[in-house]
Amino acid sequence: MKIAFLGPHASFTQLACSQIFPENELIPQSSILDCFNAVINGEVDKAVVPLENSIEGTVSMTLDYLYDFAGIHIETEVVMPIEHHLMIHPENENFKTIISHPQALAQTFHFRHEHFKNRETRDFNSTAAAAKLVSENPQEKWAAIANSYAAKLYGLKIINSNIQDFEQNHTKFIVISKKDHLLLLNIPKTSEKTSLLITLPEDHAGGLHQVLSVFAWRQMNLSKIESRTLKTGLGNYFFFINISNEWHPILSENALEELLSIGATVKFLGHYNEYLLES
Ligand SMILES: O=C(O)C(=O)C[C@]1(C(=O)O)C=C[C@@H](O)C=C1
Repeated sequence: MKIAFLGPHASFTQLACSQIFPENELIPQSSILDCFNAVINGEVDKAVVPLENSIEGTVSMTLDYLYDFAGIHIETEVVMPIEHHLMIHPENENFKTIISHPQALAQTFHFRHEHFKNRETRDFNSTAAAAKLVSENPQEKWAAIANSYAAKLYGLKIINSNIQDFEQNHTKFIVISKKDHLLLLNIPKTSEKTSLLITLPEDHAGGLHQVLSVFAWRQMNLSKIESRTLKTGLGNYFFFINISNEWHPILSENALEELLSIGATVKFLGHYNEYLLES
């Protein structure tokens, strides 16, 4: 089986991916979009992408592509602790620019503001891609924010450790594929959930209330609801909803039917387990 992940090697996504799929062929991609495309085009069987961080919130690109790509399902979700370090090329200790993935830069904002306020920052495709870039360009005055495995793999020197702004820093990653398949890992699950993407019926007072009541009176427990712009004009949104109950086929089928009958559109992303991984 071939598994795509947001690479290159030593990205956080790879650390999660290699714990989920220790025996499979892991194929690095340079963006989250490439991970989705690799699944849709059949180049790989599944892909692992980040979905949400406990400090910075949702990875918007992943949410957008879950909506945009027809036929994508979530097979499982894993949560992994995230520790960021500031690293430089050992032969060039001066740095003017800090490079990393936007999520990592955001998760370390207060650290950077306190210690390196005047250094400019540059967004890059992943933390590991930033570390690789610094390692390949010793002549540049660059530092990267990435994990300790990236520092080791790309020969960089860590100058500040554990620079995330909050001690508790976790990122959720999902396994996506074209199959509505439940992927079970060999460790105890932490929870079970169902994910849906919903657009409301035509704009009218109480539209969202009507949709939420479909779940409320069936005692389906919503653990997350997030709105995201549809990009068709200001004020137009889709909703990402997680239901935390166990899966009751009849109750759930009825709920989906009722949502359709009130004019909502519903995309079922999957019913799956959540697991906690090591860092
Ligand atoms: O840049 C990486 O190493 C990634 O795997 C991406 C990513 C993310 O998009 O959230 C994953 C975990 C951390 O939250 C920071 C960056």
